[in-house]
Amino acid sequence: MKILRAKDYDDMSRKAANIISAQVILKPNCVLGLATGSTPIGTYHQLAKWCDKGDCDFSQVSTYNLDEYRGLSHDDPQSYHYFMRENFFDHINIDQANTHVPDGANPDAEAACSEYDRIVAAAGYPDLQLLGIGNNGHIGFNEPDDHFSKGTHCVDLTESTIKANSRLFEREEDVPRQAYTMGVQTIMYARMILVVANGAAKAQAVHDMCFGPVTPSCPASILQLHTNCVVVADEEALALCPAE
Ligand SMILES: O=P(O)(O)OC[C@H]1O[C@](O)(CO)[C@@H](O)[C@@H]1O
Repeated sequence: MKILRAKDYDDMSRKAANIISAQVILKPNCVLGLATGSTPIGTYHQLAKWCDKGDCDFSQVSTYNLDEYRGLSHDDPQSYHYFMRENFFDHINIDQANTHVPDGANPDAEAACSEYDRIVAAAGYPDLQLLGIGNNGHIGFNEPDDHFSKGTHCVDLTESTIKANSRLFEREEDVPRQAYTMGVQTIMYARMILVVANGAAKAQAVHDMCFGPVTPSCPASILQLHTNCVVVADEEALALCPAE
């Protein structure tokens, strides 16, 4: 695991965008695994700026998002479909047909999840997977558990995740209680993993991800076993980690 220390959120976002941009330059038809949440928004905006200037070309790129709330339509402003269009896809020269997010609008969880596994596998898995990390160490929506998950599946969100994500909803009751998420095994198939984290609320999770025991009670800790994982985090998120 390589840890890159960023001064602040903007620095973290630029460093992460540089790494993604290098991937796209080196392999113009690469497969990117993408994440939602507040953390990667600055990274997406930076990439969109470079794309606008002609410095980063997404025309041959395809993307696969990690997760989606179950029960929200693709046009629901709280859905991750909407989030991705709003924060990234509508601002870059990607072919929208090449963007993929689990189908939370499909109430048949088994069908929605197995179809998503099928298309991610058919794409050959991401060359680079971007990840945020939850305050409780979740990746995608893989919550702390007694085992590591495999493929895409339906999860019950924990109270802590519902609370953390309620900031984006009018009322806490509005936060969907379930989501479809890529499994930990699928995430580990990515050839490179890039984790972004900022803020003091992430400090414990970032410490446990990088230095704690590898355990499903902190799903992100499995990333210690990945051969090409880079963590870009700001000073606050790294506050509990050893200096070097
Ligand atoms: O970046 P945020 O908003 O702190 O979210 C962290 C993680 O939580 C999720 O939004 C899910 O709760 C993930 O998609 C994300 O990686």
